[in-house]
Amino acid sequence: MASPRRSVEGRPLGASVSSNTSNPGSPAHGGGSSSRFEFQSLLSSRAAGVDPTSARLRASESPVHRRGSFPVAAAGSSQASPPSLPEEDRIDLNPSFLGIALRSLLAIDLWLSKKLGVCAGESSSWGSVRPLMKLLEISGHGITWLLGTLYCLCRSDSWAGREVLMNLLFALLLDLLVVALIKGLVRRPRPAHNQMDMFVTLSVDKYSFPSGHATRASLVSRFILKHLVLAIPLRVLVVLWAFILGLSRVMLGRHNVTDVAFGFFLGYMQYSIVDYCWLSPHNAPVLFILWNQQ
Ligand SMILES: CC(C)=CCC/C(C)=C/CC/C(C)=C/CC/C(C)=C/COP(=O)(O)O
Repeated sequence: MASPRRSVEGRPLGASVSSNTSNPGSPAHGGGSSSRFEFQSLLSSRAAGVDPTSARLRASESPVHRRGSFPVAAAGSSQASPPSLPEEDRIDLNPSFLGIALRSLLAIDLWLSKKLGVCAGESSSWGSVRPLMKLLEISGHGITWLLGTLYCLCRSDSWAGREVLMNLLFALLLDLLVVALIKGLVRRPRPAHNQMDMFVTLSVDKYSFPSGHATRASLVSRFILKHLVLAIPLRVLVVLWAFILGLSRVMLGRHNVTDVAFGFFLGYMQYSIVDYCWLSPHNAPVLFILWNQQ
């Protein structure tokens, strides 16, 4: 009979993450595909072809006992000796400080994200503000920004304006590419309480790390603050928009807090790349000549 996965202490794995046992597929529970992040070391055991359950259970054996059994085998005993543990298991049984810190951070992340997901559904505690959050979602959507930038580029009648908008377009496309690459590599599932009812998505958008809206919000707001001359209240509004957009991703249940925090960081760094590679009629004349012929 199948038994639940157990830790060395005998507690079901993931029990310390959340007391919610009603949803075994939820990330907070640590079950299903959502457990990918929480139990990366278990996955490394699997990758080595070792059953993680048995690897955990072997941990309850005394290391002295295990060490003692190997010389017997080396001496040519006819008794079957236990197979030596692969390197991955040894790492798993002696988690580093970094490993513990990372698991704790992820447990806090899942707990906080679930608590903040107050607009995840119409029946959630803040379900009535869900339409407003979805409006915010559209304000930070890739399509909105791409079409808006293209429109302004078509309407712009100055070289300086075209240069800024061309670079904004480049920044938005770079952001889409980088986020899609990272999402495809990390493949962190979206929170279990998310309803996948987003307006126009790419296939990688079934994954949540990092938040594309958060990267865009921080990239675009840094871009605007640098290249548009705005009065202080408007500058504050831009920063507020970025922050609330990020928060709304967690409130809608679309993301965990770490997806958004990393998204903000990534967007901020992406702006530095755009600034470094700034396109101008001097370094990319073809681009500007081509656009002018449109
Ligand atoms: C119009 C031009 C010049 C190019 C089109 C390029 C292109 C492939 C655009 C796709 C835009 C798109 C559908 C983006 C998805 C945005 C989205 C839903 C991100 C998910 O955000 P998250 O915060 O939930 O991670």
